[in-house]
Amino acid sequence: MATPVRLLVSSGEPAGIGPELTIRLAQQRQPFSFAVIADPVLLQQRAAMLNLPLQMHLVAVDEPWPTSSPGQLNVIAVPLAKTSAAGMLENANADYVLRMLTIAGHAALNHNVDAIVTAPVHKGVINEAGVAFQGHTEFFAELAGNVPVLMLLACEGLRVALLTTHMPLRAVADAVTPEKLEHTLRLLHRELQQKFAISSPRIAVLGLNPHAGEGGHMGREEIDVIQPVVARLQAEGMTLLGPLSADTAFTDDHRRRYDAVLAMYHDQGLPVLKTLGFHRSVNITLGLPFIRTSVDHGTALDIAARGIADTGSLQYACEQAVLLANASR
Ligand SMILES: NC(=O)C1=CN([C@@H]2O[C@H](COP(=O)(O)OP(=O)(O)OC[C@H]3O[C@@H](n4cnc5c(N)ncnc54)[C@H](O)[C@@H]3O)[C@@H](O)[C@H]2O)C=CC1
Ligand SMILES: NCC(=O)COP(=O)(O)O
Repeated sequence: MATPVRLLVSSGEPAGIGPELTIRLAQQRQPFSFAVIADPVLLQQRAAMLNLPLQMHLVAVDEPWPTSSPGQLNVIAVPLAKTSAAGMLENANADYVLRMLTIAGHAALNHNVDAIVTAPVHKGVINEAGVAFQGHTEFFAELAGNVPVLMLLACEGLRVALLTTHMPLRAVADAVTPEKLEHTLRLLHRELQQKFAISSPRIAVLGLNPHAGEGGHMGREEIDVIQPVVARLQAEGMTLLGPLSADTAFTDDHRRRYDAVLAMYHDQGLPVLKTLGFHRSVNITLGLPFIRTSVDHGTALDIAARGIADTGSLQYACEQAVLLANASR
């Protein structure tokens, strides 16, 4: 029998729903081996609040982990700086979150695990604590040696990649450059072939402006940047559609025509994906030298430790990490 895939799960912002989602992941027998990075005291407190059984085994990243039964959890212990109350952000714990991500990233780079899965972090509190932080995507890209990466979110029937990620809307138009677009399309094309076994990927490229610029009357990025890059790569043999008007690019009919869509910015693509598949979607960082998946939601401070957080996306992120890991074996 093949060895089960080994996943390392970071529990994310301690005041959010990440810790309880990892505890709930451990309530069922899973078809993969996993350990969670967290403060064990925090996990014990949240398990008690939710009335869930929890027996922890403290383990190390570079050693074998015991097989867990439901209610048992392998834990890589990292201490909080300050006790965390559910729903209450604490600047002092920003370093705890970053240490968990650093441990996860190094474990993946050192091949101690097959993949890493991240529960949500709060970008704002890390910045409030004085550390410039855009997101996991950018953090792991830097940790891996400043490699170019691409954020892709996927649910049944839709894959959305983002040309730009965590930046103010005001800066987006300037970031849509021919170099960035060409590089991103090549990366997406390659990763769809290699990670998703799609031999000739069909990629839809969205316009930036309403109606894809309306022939230049509502913005010129489509004419000056997007169309020339699309034409150049089409001439090389890539199957690219677009630039498409974003307002109709996600209709059922359109979605049947492509394997992935490249949105120009975060809120052009993600609201559609979350409407179609919230709690059943995964976030995958393409371009990294290791597999990293994540949930489709944030820290949900408003419902932390109330026992109502949906575990679907964390479960799906783990399952997708297993698929990607098996495909790369
Ligand atoms: N992968 C990550 O680390 C991500 C982190 N974030 C961060 O999360 C923080 C909060 O972001 P928001 O925009 O408020 O989004 P959010 O996803 O945390 O919350 C939006 C709404 O969805 C609900 N919700 C979220 N996850 C849920 C779940 N599993 N079950 C049931 N309801 C759920 C929340 O209760 C809230 O009403 C921000 O700092 C953001 O940067 C956001 C997205 C991804
Ligand atoms: N909305 C997706 C998101 O913010 C996830 O970002 P990251 O932390 O995975 O880079």
